[in-house]
Amino acid sequence: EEQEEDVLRELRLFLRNVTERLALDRRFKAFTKPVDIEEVPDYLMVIRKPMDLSTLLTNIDQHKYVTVREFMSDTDLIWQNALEYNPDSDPMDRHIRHRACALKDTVRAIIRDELDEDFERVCEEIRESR
Ligand SMILES: COC(=O)N1C[C@@H]2C[C@@H]3O[C@]2(Cc2nccnc23)C1
Repeated sequence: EEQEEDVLRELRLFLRNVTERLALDRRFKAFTKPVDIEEVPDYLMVIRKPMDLSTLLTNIDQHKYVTVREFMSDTDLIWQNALEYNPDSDPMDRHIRHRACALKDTVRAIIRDELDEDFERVCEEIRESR
């Protein structure tokens, strides 16, 4: 009903704010857009579910996320994909893995500090009711 749409509107505002803050962080530049398949032709053979910050914003606007848990499944894809595709000891791989781990830690810290558990519980109830 209307109150549920108010809750989901507030969820989208929160998720957009988090995503935009991540996209402004220079450490996360490599995660802001999809990996360029013309530059990296084997990427989709290795990574089955690509994800990036611009796609998160599109998903938010298309009402893909009804809970923060669903949003975090996609933010987890971003850093997990980077660890998987860039496993080597060379400096570039180490660089992007360090940034992937920073992205993981930053998202978890924001959610821990800024998401009210009662709000997420209401979102989960809406998800289960649909
Ligand atoms: C999230 O970003 C990534 O996982 N990657 C992996 C790719 C390999 C390397 O860095 C990326 C883009 C790129 N383009 C041209 C040549 N080499 C590269 C970004």
